Amino acid sequence: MTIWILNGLTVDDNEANSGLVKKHLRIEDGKIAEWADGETTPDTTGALTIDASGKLISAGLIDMHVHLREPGFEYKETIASGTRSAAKGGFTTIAPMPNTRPVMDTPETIKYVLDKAATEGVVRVLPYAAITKNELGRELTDFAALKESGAIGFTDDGVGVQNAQMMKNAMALAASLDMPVIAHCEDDTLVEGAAYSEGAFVKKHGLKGIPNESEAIHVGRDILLSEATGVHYHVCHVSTEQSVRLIRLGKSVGVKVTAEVCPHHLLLSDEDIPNATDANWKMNPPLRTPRDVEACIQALEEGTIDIIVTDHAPHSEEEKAREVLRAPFGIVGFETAFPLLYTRFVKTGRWTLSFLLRRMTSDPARVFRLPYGTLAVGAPADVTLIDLENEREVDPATFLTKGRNTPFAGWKLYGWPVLTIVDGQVVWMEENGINR
Ligand SMILES: NC(=O)N[C@@H](CC(=O)O)C(=O)O
Ligand SMILES: [Zn+2]
Ligand SMILES: [Zn+2]
Repeated sequence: MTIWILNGLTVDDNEANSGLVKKHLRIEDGKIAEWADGETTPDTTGALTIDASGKLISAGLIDMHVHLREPGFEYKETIASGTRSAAKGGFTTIAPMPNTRPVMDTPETIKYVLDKAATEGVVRVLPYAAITKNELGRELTDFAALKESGAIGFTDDGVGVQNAQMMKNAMALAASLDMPVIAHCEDDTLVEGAAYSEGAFVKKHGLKGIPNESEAIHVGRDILLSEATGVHYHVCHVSTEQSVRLIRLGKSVGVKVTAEVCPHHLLLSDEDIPNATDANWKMNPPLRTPRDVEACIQALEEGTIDIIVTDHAPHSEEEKAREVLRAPFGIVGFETAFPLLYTRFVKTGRWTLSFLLRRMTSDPARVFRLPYGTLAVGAPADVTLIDLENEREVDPATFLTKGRNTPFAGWKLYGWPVLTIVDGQVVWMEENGINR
């Protein structure tokens, strides 16, 4: 099948200021086939044509840290609902975390997720497998078999691996299989009984706080273990200045460390939390101080942090309505990520559009060695069209995710994805919804 995307805007990489250039794009048999000058009129006989006037043509966005909740927590999200939400957010490749029930710690569970994604999903799904059985930190999973079944890396996301020897063994084994270890960095002994970060907010409310060291201690430990084992070590959801310093140091001495950051840790600090009762402001890691936020932004800008991920973490309304200490950590992310970052960093002039796009497309592809995130001729046709002109309000009632847990309701944003193509198939469009 042939698709012509006509009159779209593309980022001209030759222009430092990411000037937009009008182009037509031909997709043929699932591949990027041809770019035509915007002033020409291509022959579209027999092709499906899509009018992209005024819309940005981007490579499909890649999200290397998400929670799809299936198997086991289908009341929070399913592979069907989660991948639809991803498509609506402009994502064409997503990597779900293994903290499901059962935990994705066997080849059978990995295959279950891959089969479900193939039959019910609408975007590419690249699952991680657990480092330890049931994510309990006691016994390593069968890395070789999990790799063989299609897992792309190992992580106990949701909890930190508390035992250093366990982590070192995991890294040595992963290195021998040329697989990355992806770490949720959290020392359990430092975080008990707290929902928010140690900062102005907990002081004001007289609450116990989660200190920055609880994250950075693991980051430092694991960078040393990565140096010792040679593994590719990837740090989950970086949120503190201290972690940033350690990652910068690790990179400077040649350790194979990469890192990710979430939109909420770039946009919100603990001082934005409106009250101590609304659990939509509770996530792990917690919102830190304004100083940490600025450190994370700068780290992303200089390349100390490599990529942006959402950590899309849907929970039910009942769970999030609980008293804050008993409510689960996490917020949804797919359907607000790009508009949030575009509006707050590109529209304001701090970042170029091409910088933001790289951190959500080609950089994740580079870090995880994926053949996606590019619009080069011959590449798989994963494409997202984005409306840069129209302002719209975040309305959780319109989300395709089952989760409504977001602190961004009511925010007025630009940069809404309007059409998503995966492997040459239109999987979502603004007017018609999901196409499968
Ligand atoms: N980020 C969160 O606040 N929650 C995640 C777990 C995690 O990413 O650590 C979840 O699974 O709900
Ligand atoms: Zn985590
Ligand atoms: Zn997570």
